[in-house]
Amino acid sequence: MMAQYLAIKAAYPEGLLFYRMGDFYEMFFDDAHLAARALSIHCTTRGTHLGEPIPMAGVPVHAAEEHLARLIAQNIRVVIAEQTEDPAEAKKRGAKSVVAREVVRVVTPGTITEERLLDPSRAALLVTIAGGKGGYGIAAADVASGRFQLLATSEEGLSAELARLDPVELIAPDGLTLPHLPPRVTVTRRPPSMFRTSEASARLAEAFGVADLAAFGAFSEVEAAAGLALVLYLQETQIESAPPLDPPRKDAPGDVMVIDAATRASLELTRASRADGPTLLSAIDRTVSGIGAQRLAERIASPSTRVETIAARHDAVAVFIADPEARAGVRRALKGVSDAMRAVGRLAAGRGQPRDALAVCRALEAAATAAAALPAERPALVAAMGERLAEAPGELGARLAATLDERAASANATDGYVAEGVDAALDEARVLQNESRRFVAALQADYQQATGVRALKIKHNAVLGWFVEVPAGHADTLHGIDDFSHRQSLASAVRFTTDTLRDLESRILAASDDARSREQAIFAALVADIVAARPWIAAVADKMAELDVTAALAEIAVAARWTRPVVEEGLAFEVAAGRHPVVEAALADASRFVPNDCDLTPAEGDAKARATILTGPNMGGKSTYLRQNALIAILAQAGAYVPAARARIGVVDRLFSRIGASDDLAAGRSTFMVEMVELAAILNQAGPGALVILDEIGRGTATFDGLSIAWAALERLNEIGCRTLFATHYHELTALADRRPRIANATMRVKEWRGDIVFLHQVEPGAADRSYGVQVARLAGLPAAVVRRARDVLARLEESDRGAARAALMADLPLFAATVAPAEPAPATPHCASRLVEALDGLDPDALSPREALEALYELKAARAVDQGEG
Ligand SMILES: Nc1ncnc2c1ncn2[C@@H]1O[C@H](COP(=O)(O)OP(=O)(O)OP(=O)(O)O)[C@@H](O)[C@H]1O
Repeated sequence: MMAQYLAIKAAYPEGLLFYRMGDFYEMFFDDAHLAARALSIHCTTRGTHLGEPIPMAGVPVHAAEEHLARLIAQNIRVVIAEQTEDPAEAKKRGAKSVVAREVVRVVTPGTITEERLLDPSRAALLVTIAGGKGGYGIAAADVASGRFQLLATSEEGLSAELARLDPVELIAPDGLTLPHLPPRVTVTRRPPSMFRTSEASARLAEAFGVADLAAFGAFSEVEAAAGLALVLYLQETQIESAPPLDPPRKDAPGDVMVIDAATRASLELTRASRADGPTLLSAIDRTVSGIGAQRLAERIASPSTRVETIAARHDAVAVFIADPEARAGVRRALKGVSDAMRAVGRLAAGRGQPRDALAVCRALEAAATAAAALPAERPALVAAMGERLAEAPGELGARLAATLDERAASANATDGYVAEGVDAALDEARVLQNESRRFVAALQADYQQATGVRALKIKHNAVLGWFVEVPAGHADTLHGIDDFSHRQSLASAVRFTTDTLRDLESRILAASDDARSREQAIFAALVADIVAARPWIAAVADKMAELDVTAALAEIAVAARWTRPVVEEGLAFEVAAGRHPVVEAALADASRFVPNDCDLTPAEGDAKARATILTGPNMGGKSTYLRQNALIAILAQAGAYVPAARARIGVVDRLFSRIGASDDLAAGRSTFMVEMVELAAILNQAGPGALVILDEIGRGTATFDGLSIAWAALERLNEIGCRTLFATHYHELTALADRRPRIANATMRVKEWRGDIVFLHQVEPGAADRSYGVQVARLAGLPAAVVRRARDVLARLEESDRGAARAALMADLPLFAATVAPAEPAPATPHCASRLVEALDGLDPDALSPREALEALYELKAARAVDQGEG
């Protein structure tokens, strides 16, 4: 057996091997230790290997799912080896022969299909990447439900796409450098040969049974390669029983707002920075089903950039706001509806249970109920939902409802799940089962009478089957009767059997075997029908998800007093009395939130949008204001209403937001370095259609360095002409507003009252002259002596401040555009710098520590300065 175990382990070295032994999955050697730690189970030993005891741990098969869930949560993949023959068969080959076993499945985070292991309100995407520097292909599949999409992206877009998809498992070629990913993503490496582009398209077409992949859309080579790699990985891990995938769908990149990873993180769109913190999604989610919640998460993660799509979604929300009865009816119908496509996936993969078929049935019924509850007024999207949903429950739904009994709802139902009246032979077998049971009762009474033993009972257990039991004291009476033959003596009772009982037993067994196999045949036929109807069920489920989201957005719009935004082409950005949806929801009394306006729309006759520099005290509400405007843009383009009295927004094609800075020491980058890398990305990528939100850029270094960087960055953004909000504590920056027509100053109002400050959270035109940092520090509970001392120091500094002189100097700076042409020409090859570059070329970048790299960079800068005669 150990030889077999080791052979399987050698074939599947990655992951924990669940080796089936009877009613247990057992783990040996290192796996046993790993399992014991990961599952808090006991590790013992069993037998010896090369003279050493073999460590062993085990989990019962019936509790396997629960253990799988815990292992998957710890990013541990599990290889499942099952017994593939009856142990009796193996015995026939000889007393010592080993039962045949085979790996039937490898369970990984991106390939699970079990209801209990999946979060109902999140897609669990498996993502593969192919290609390289020239461009990447990405394939993404929600394996449980079979949704499958392909897309292409550039090298710089890779990180943003991965952040948008937010996969649970990523398959990448060995050696490919990946962007920074959150630790919750499991990264699996495979040899580059699995991602080859040659013939990928033809092989992928073959996997989907078409002659040409073009049947599903126009895909590039790298997209096909990523798609094929995903299919191959599924084959590798799911062996024979891979759940079906939809044909690949092209995800058009131009249709969604580009939001990079850092922006998503700083705005906490769908993931909070604190484990239990609120997100935009959690604050606004009023969906009533898992599929609706998944769809809303997608909408928030990928806001549209198509004006017509957005308007159609707003139209749909509008009718549900206007018709509260329809809204309530639809929500009642969809409440708690199961994820039909995941159920279909399990059924198709041969892992389904009667409850999955029942889930499909209930979902189809819910679709029909929802269709009936739709409002009378139907704009295009609602009409499309209505048409599709009205096809449900359809012939399939009716058949499922007529065939399945309520008992199918229980987990692991093995019998009794087919309703009465469906199949005559099944009903007959059940009658026989029932009659036989009644017959047992009658026989017991007969035997009691014939023997005179009132305590005589007819009982059943798994070992003996049916038997007659009498208290030990009465055993002799029965020994005397011919018909009763002895089976077993216990301390207090003696057990017998009779010919009549044996005969009865075989009839009961035959009847229940018969009933069970009839039920299985009926279930198999249902499964085949469901799988055949998969595309139709997918279309119905899609509309249900859409409907749930639409009604939910109407619900939150009413509850939180949101209004319909106007989303149009162009660069407008006009928000009247905007609010922050998450901060407002967190306030005990939502009316305490102070609404604020924002206007970045280009001035009359100007082609470029405007920027606002926001100054004001700490805790004044600057970050809240910046974020709320970004969130309003996201909500509007996701098709939602917005927390504002009015909003008019020209489509935002890219959103950048940097709020504060965090370090990434693990990747060898200090706080300031991270901030600068991110600022570089913004300045290089932002175009006129972008919305840029910058909060305290440059604060992580010496004041003058930070101020200079902030100044230059703001000038650059103003040249690009993108809509910009810039919060800062560098009051000198406000001088820019006087010199640039497209820059305005705004400040957060505060009142000073007996040496304390009162935050009014109100944005008003103008610039703040101070930050009230010391007052805020006092409010935070800094020791009084330290506060007093800080006041002294501040007073001294302010006395000697040459702030006014500095501002005058800065006002004298030549304009940015005049000093630096937008496309900066490369400096003439500097002699000294080029020598240094040559020297750097000889270094192995992989062996370089981040510190050494930074030092080398500074050397390079210095050398260039020498070349340019500056040093
Ligand atoms: N418009 C508002 N109405 C009511 N409360 C607000 C509003 N804006 C902000 N607040 C409250 O003030 C707190 C501080 O706001 P915020 O973090 O935006 O200040 P800040 O000016 O960015 O501070 P710092 O400069 O210290 O980073 C928030 O947590 C929130 O509770």
